Amino acid sequence: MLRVAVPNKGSLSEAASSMLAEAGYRQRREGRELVMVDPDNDIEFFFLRPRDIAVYVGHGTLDVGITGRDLLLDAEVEAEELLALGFAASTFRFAGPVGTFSSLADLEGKRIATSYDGLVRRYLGERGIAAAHVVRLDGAVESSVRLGVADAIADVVETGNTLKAAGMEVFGEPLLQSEAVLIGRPGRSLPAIDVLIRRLQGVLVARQYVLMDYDIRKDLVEKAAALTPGLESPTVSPLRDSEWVAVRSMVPKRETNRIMDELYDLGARAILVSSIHACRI
Ligand SMILES: Nc1ncnc2c1ncn2[C@@H]1O[C@H](COP(=O)(O)OP(=O)(O)OP(=O)(O)O)[C@@H](O)[C@H]1O
Ligand SMILES: O=P(O)(O)OC[C@H]1O[C@H](OP(=O)(O)OP(=O)(O)O)[C@H](O)[C@@H]1O
Ligand SMILES: [Mg+2]
Repeated sequence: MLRVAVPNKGSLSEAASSMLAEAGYRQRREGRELVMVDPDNDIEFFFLRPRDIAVYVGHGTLDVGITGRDLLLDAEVEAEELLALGFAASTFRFAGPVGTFSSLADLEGKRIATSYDGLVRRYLGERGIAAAHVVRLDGAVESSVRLGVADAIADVVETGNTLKAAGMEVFGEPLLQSEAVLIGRPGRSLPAIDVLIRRLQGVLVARQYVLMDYDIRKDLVEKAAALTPGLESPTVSPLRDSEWVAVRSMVPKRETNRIMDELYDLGARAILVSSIHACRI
């Protein structure tokens, strides 16, 4: 039975469970269970803190898990990213009181509060900032400067609202771009892991693409196909009117309206868009 770790609380929890449910796996309902068996898929789900998930997977106790890329890197364990899952996107950044810091070098000799001390120490070490002092806190690190335990912070930034409310601003380059990821042990391959990855990839594609159908005059089909190249090649079917053909193609969801406008201008008609419920690419 494949053993899979799923976030039990926090920013990743709901989105991770709904992605697994969309991929056809059974997920807990009221959110209290610690373990849940999905007998149809021969999988056991363990609901754990996202920070601990890298530890369990790195240890080999659990086969794969969903966590944040930032948490994986912070944990410094023997686990690697198998698939980026496209939700819980954030950046990880240094920040300080408005007007006090402008570059990484300004951190020399300063105290930096963070919940991600492994990640921050390594980042500073690799860039030769040797005299900074990392203060490990559990959360709400934005308050640490005002309360006098640090001079700057390193934290997850999503909208930037928390920083703004604390009178802080980011400086330097982002340490990393994070999102939810599926992680596993390096070199460990199991057929059930491949199935899980394919199913999750199917959900990603179904979320990111739509199906577009349209009719176009035969002589314009090459130009139209250039606008809708699809993943491999668009399907072109004959119509009863031999001057026209029907085209079907997958199109990135966020470009739907731009492509429809351009197709219409080209002469395409009866442009229909439908969502993809599930797929295997
Ligand atoms: N606005 C956000 N705040 C915190 N974490 C976020 C946010 N957006 C995405 N994430 C990601 O969620 C993961 C952190 O989840 P975790 O459950 O540990 O913390 P949390 O959502 O802050 O919950 P808690 O309330 O327990 O601190 C990280 O990978 C982080 O990048
Ligand atoms: O850029 P924003 O959209 O404001 O989001 C980022 C903030 O959200 C998280 O805090 P959380 O609410 O999880 O509290 P915590 O710091 O105690 O974990 C994170 O640690 C930042 O503080
Ligand atoms: Mg938090």
